[in-house]
Formats: sequence, C-alpha cells, structure tokens
Amino acid sequence: MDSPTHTRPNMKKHSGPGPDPLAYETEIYQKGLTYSRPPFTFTALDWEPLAAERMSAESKGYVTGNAGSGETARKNRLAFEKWSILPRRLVDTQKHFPDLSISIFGQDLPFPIALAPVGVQRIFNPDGEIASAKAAAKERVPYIMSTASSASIEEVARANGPDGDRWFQLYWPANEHDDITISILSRAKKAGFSVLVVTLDTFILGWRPSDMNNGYNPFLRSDQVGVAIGFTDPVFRKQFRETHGVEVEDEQGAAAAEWTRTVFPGFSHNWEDVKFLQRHWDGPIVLKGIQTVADAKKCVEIGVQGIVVSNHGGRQTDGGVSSLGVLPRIVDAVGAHLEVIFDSGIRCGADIAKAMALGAKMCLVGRPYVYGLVLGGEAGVSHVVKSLLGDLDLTLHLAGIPSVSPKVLNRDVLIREADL
Ligand SMILES: Cc1cc2nc3c(=O)[nH]c(=O)nc-3n(C[C@H](O)[C@H](O)[C@H](O)COP(=O)(O)O)c2cc1C
Ligand SMILES: O=C(O)C(=O)c1ccccc1
Repeated sequence: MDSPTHTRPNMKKHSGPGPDPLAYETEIYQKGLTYSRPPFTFTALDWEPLAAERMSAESKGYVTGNAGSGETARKNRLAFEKWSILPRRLVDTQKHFPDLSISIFGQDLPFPIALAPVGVQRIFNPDGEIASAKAAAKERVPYIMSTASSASIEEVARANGPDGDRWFQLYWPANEHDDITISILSRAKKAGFSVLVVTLDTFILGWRPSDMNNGYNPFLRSDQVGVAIGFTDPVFRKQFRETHGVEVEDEQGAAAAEWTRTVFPGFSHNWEDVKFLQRHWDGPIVLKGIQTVADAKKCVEIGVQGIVVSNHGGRQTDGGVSSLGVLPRIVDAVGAHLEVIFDSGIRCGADIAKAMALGAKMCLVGRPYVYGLVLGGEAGVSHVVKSLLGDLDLTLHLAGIPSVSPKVLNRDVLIREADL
C-alpha cells in the first residue's frame, strides 16, 4: 500500500518526536497485514482482566479494588452510559481530523489527557514510574507524579526528560511536618515539575476490602515500594537520624512506617492551610478530589488555578456520587473561574469526549495505563495512551466535531438517554 488510507492534513501540531498517536490506527491496519502487532489488545475493557491474570493476588487486589461495596466505582462507569453523543453528518470540517490540542495553565498541550497520579508502580512492573514517565514524554501527555512513587522526584524527572511535561501530586503532610512539605515542593520545582496537584480525598486510605482480605498495604511491604520520595528527602532523613540515631537504610521498616504516617496523617487540613501551599509553590495549584459545588466554590475563593473533579476512581468514599454525574454542575458553578479537570472511570475515547462535552478541560487516566504498565511496561503505557487518543480522535471525527474546543465540544453534542 503506497498511501495511507487516512491522511491527516492538520497534523502540524503533532509533528514532535516519537510516533503520532493519531496515526496509530492507520499504522496498525497497514502494518498488521505484514509484520507489526500491538503489544496487546485494543479492546480497552479487556485490559483489566488481562492484567489481572499477570499480577499477584495482592497487586491485583490493590489496583482493581475499590472502597466498600464498589458502588461508587460502578456508578462512575454507569454515569457515562447515561449520556449519548449525537453524531452530525456532512459537516464541512470533517475533511480534517479533529484538533485535540488544549491550552492549560499557560501550557500548549497536543492532547487533552494526562496520566493520573498513581503510587507504588514498582508493584506493577520493575521499572514502575520510570517506564510510565518515559511513555508519557514519548506520547506527549503530562505525567503526574505521585508522592507515593517508588522512584524519587529526581529519577522520575530524568526519565521524563527535557521535553516531558510533568506535574507533581502532593500527599500533604500535617502542619507539624511543614518543613518536609517545603522540602518536597522545592525538590519538585527544581526538577521541572510545573503544576502542583494536591489530593484532598486521601488523608487516610478508604475501607478497601480487597486489600484487607490480603492484609496488604504496599507501603509497609518488606521492599518499601512507594516511599522513595521520603527515603531520598534530606529533611525527612535528618529527622529520622535525629530521633532514631540511625540512617533510614538501617531501619527500613520503621522508616517506611514513619513516612507513611507523615504523608497519610489521617486527619485533613483546612481551607486556610491552602495558603501555606500558595506561599511555597511558585506556579499553578490544582486541588484534586472535588465532588461538590460548595467545595468547588471554596477553591475559587481561595484562589487556586484548577480542580480535579475526582472521587479517586471510587477507592475512597463508598456510596459517593459518580464523578461524571457531578461534573456539569461544578462546571456551571466555577468553570469560568478556574480550570476543571476530570477523572474517575475514563476507559475509552468516547468517555473523554463526554467528559469534555460536559465541560472538563482535560481528563486524567488512572487504571488503564497501570494495566498497560503491567502488560507491556513502557510500550504498554504507550499503547494505552495511543489507543485512547486514537479512539477519541475517530469518535470526534465520526460525530462531526472538529476540535475539543468548548465552542464545538459542549452539551449540544450530548443527549441524556433517559430523555429519549
Ligand atoms: C493503584 C492506584 C494508585 C493511586 N495512587 C494515587 C496517588 O498516589 N495519588 C493520587 O492523588 N491518586 C492516586 N490514585 C487515584 C488516581 O489518581 C485517579 O484519581 C483514579 O485512578 C481515577 O480513576 P480511574 O482509575 O477510574 O481512571 C490511584 C489510583 C490507583 C488505581
Ligand atoms: O491507592 C490509592 O488510591 C492511593 O492513592 C495510594 C497510592 C499509593 C500508596 C497509598 C495510597
């Protein structure tokens, strides 16, 4: 075959290094006839069961598990099916593939997704966060590094490289550990993390039957996966040395337990405390875990630049509302004042299209890329990202939606199934 079956004339925005996710489908159809095969299936809903087969009972329980009865996680998924896309025909702009680029916090990004912060990734693959941060840079999506990472801030920054977009997620220590918070923030800034994402729904882990059945907490495992930021932090190390008279390496179990108590203090901060972060972070701040209009308005009041409408993938408050369900009213209340990012339940391109049509500026992908990491390491994460973006690209194209701009991707393209 000499020429591609699909040409994408508006590709200039996507001419950076690495393969183009939007050309993935074309590449597969063409090369599939000859030699190339994807690392694993394109059937996105099979990623979880396939990855589950490859994992230990503990890791499987950890990533697939939810809070309590799993009600919120189920509702997250069901919420997408309540909305349907209304595809338009003979739209003049259909001669171009959709423009997926967005501009957020002063950054121009080619695609409207980022890798959600996910901790302890070495339980999924020996390269863990290093593989994910490399794949994110290659596919040109931001990598949001978790405070619970199994690699240090500096190692992840190196893997993500000079061209990577990286944001830092904070598990926020209690006020008595402000010196540690300041140390983490200054390390992140120095290592080129541009946006601070502060998680507000996990000052303590939720009631997670799968992990309790396995007696499993990844932090407290013997190989201390997920505590790398603490173990490499000069302030934490000094305090540990002063109180225990030994180095972190000499008493790893005790050090891991102490770090866990530091970043999961059990009790929340208050809105006033956000000002402390604003004083110590020179850049955009995003509060993650917002599920109510009242809290979203607080975020505007306090003057942060963005929020993530998220219920942590249904892993924290069981019985909580679906994240997509609350998105439209939060957007209506605060969308004009700050950036609204969405996560919890994104599994395919249409999900991203619906969340954006309901007003999200950008979506975070959580479990799907973890499954990619399990199934194929760095290449597996790339496959998941390219699949989601290729799917989004075609979903919009087929629906006659020329871009992800809210001018054209908005509630007019959706209908509630219940209204039909
Ligand atoms: C295994 C796992 C680890 C996670 N670790 C973190 C974390 O360290 N920090 C954080 O803010 N969110 C964490 N999350 C939540 C994700 O950032 C995201 O909100 C959630 O996965 C979105 O839902 P989804 O998995 O349905 O896409 C984690 C989620 C999973 C599945
Ligand atoms: O499991 C989670 O959802 C989470 O946020 C986390 C990640 C790593 C360690 C502890 C909690």
